[in-house]
Amino acid sequence: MLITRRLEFDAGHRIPDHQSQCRNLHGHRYAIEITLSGEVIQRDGDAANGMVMDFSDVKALAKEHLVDVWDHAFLVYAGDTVVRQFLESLPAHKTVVLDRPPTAENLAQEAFRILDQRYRDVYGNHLCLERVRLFETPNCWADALRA
Ligand SMILES: Nc1nc2c(c(=O)[nH]1)N=C([C@H](O)[C@H](O)COP(=O)(O)OP(=O)(O)OP(=O)(O)O)CN2
Ligand SMILES: [Zn+2]
Repeated sequence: MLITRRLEFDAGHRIPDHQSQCRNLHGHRYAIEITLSGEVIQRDGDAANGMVMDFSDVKALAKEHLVDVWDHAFLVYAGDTVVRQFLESLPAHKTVVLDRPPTAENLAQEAFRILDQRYRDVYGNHLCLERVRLFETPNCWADALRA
């Protein structure tokens, strides 16, 4: 069985090597869809009975470890020295430094890496992160899949 939870957040970025608009500092209303696989828990009296994982628990983990970290942050490539130094000059600015340019592809991969460690099979139902879909705009997204 597959279940998916969607969350949204706002963040700024730029793609420094891009030859068009995306090299400018700008922001997106990102959306992330987290897809988990697992067996449906069959345990009468358990709060998770009939579920792969409670959607609210999926959300809570994603918020704690990813969404609240990236929300209203500027996502900057470590190699984008001029912007990184500018951001560092702003007192208490919320900045997330990434080891790759913040494209939808790289953000999806990074989100997968972060979240994969967080969805643990506590019910013995083989819970597993299968896919992170990261929407940069409603029309553009990238999928990071379990290899
Ligand atoms: N493969 C990728 N291509 C592009 C990425 C990316 O992450 N991966 N990112 C960008 C830009 O960041 C940009 O913000 C998206 O721009 P655009 O293609 O213009 O998307 P819009 O939805 O704003 O386009 P419309 O003109 O509204 O259709 C570029 N490419
Ligand atoms: Zn963009």
